[in-house]
Amino acid sequence: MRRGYTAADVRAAERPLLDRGLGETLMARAAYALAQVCLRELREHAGGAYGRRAVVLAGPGNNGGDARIAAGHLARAGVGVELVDALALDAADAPALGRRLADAELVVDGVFGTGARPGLPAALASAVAHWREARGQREPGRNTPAADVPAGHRRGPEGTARRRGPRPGTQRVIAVDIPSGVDGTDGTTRSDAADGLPEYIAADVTVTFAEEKAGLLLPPGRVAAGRVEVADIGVEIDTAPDVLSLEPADLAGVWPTPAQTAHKYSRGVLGLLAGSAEYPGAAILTATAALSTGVGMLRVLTAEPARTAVLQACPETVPGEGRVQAWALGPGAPEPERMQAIMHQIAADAAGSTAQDGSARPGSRVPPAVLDAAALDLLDGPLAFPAVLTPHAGELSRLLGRLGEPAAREEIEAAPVRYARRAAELTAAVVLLKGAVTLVAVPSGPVFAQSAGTPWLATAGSGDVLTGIIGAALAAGFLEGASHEDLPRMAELAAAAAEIHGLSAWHHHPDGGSPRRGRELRQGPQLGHEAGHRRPGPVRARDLAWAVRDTLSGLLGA
Ligand SMILES: NC(=O)C1=CN([C@@H]2O[C@H](COP(=O)(O)OP(=O)(O)OC[C@H]3O[C@@H](n4cnc5c(N)ncnc54)[C@H](OP(=O)(O)O)[C@@H]3O)[C@@H](O)[C@H]2O)[C@@H](O)CC1
Ligand SMILES: Nc1ncnc2c1ncn2[C@@H]1O[C@H](COP(=O)(O)OP(=O)(O)O)[C@@H](O)[C@H]1O
Ligand SMILES: [K+]
Repeated sequence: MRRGYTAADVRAAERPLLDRGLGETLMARAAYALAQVCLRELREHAGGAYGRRAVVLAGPGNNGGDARIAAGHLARAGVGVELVDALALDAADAPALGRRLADAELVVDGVFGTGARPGLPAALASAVAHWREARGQREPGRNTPAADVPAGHRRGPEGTARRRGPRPGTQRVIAVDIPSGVDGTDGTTRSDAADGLPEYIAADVTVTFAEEKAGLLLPPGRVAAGRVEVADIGVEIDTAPDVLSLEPADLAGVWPTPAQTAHKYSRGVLGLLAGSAEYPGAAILTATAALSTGVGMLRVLTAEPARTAVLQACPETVPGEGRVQAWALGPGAPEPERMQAIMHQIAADAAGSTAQDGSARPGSRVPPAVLDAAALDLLDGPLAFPAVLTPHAGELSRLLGRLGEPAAREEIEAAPVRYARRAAELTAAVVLLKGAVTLVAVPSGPVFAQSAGTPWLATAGSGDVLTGIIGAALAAGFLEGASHEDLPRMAELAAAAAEIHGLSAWHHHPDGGSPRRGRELRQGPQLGHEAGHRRPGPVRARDLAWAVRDTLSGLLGA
């Protein structure tokens, strides 16, 4: 499990040490750990440290302090270091700095840390844009004009100012504590950039101190950070984390598995209302995914002709009504009246208002529901029963509008965690906001952020598969029903489902190759630049629904 803490919590944990005069000691530890990672990365990716070139971008605060001290360690190891005062940069110097950045084997980003406002100053952003462009254009071994290397800018041994740039793919960008431009607490960056300039410095590796900052787990900070390494500098944080990320190795401990003596009813029955005459495929995908997830029984309430289509594709399904332990409603535009009726019934059962004699009964535990797609369009206030909502940003935009707090899709994409949290408060439900990083928020408590997926998952029908996995998990996880007190556990299951969904895209290859299993699967893919080299290829939602079974078998050691 990865745990991310707010910048305020990290600062509060550092405070007593700073009050004891240990600020310099902490910075020295941070800088030493940073330098060790830089040297290791140079050895692994540039064939060594001596004689390699580094540009160290240092800002005005303690983040810059860490970088400056680390620059000294690198120089002593024989790295040719150019230390750049990142805020003293003149706009006219941006193109030349951009080329020098492109020519370095190592770039250390110590501009801003957790004390910063998101975004980059214009001159620096311009240099980063030139750097990106030069990096993209570089051919192997292309000479860099000597004029690009200003005299007197380099420290370190004589002769380290070699004029060849690094081989493509060998440059390493190391962020100090957090990629500059990214907010440490919510992972956002400046969203008003009309100039099209980069808003942050994307890293291959982020060396973060004490604990992970929440912004490293949240989009877009999570993508900007690359691989995160935590350096222990002797600061203990005893507050609760703000953001959690389940890792593949955590899933076996979280996922409900059948008891030795289980029978199909005691394993959990899922009631599915999905699909319509226009969209029968959505019902097939959701049903297939729920069955691949190992549901005890799947009851399909869908009307003809989609019902027959589901039965033909999934002969295990049982048509018609009956007792269920969880509901999955909404994919493929099923009849709104039917969805409303089911939701009203669950709400009435939850309120305990259905006693035969009309007397009030205390609230009851009821089957929890996952509400997707068309079911989301029926919501306009707090839910009276425990539910997981699974909007993408467009659906969340519509939902927030109906809840009286309109937000455009772009606003949600720029600050997804804020809107996911707000929607959870307004609906009294778990809100799973789909995207490259999927967020799972509860009305109060930590947010889960999961990113096992690949951009290939963004294909029609992929969300229907996720609904099926979540539905099956709720059925197995809440055999005795659920109440609003169970929302945190429902969120954990939804986050686990998102991780399983993402992992399933990785191991299903178009050549029908064998699925990734065991240890490799449990380690999971890495999001960030490195992941870009090992994308799994196109995903079909139908294959994804099938692959879930292999993913779970691998994870649970079956
Ligand atoms: N505390 C500890 O014990 C330890 C902390 N450590 C390290 O300290 C880091 C936090 O350091 P920090 O608090 O000094 O803040 P930091 O992120 O360097 O930046 C603040 C400066 O940037 C400026 N500025 C901000 N945004 C800006 C913008 N958009 N555009 C332009 N300027 C902007 C801002 O100016 P101002 O807002 O005052 O105008 C201020 O001068 C932390 O991430 C870790 O690396 C380690 O050494 C271990 C021990
Ligand atoms: N860039 C991306 N990287 C990884 N996963 C993604 C990306 N974009 C979308 N996804 C995932 O793909 C799925 C798409 O779901 P959704 O938009 O509901 O599709 P549909 O409704 O067509 O089934 C979600 O699980 C989402 O998290
Ligand atoms: K930084």
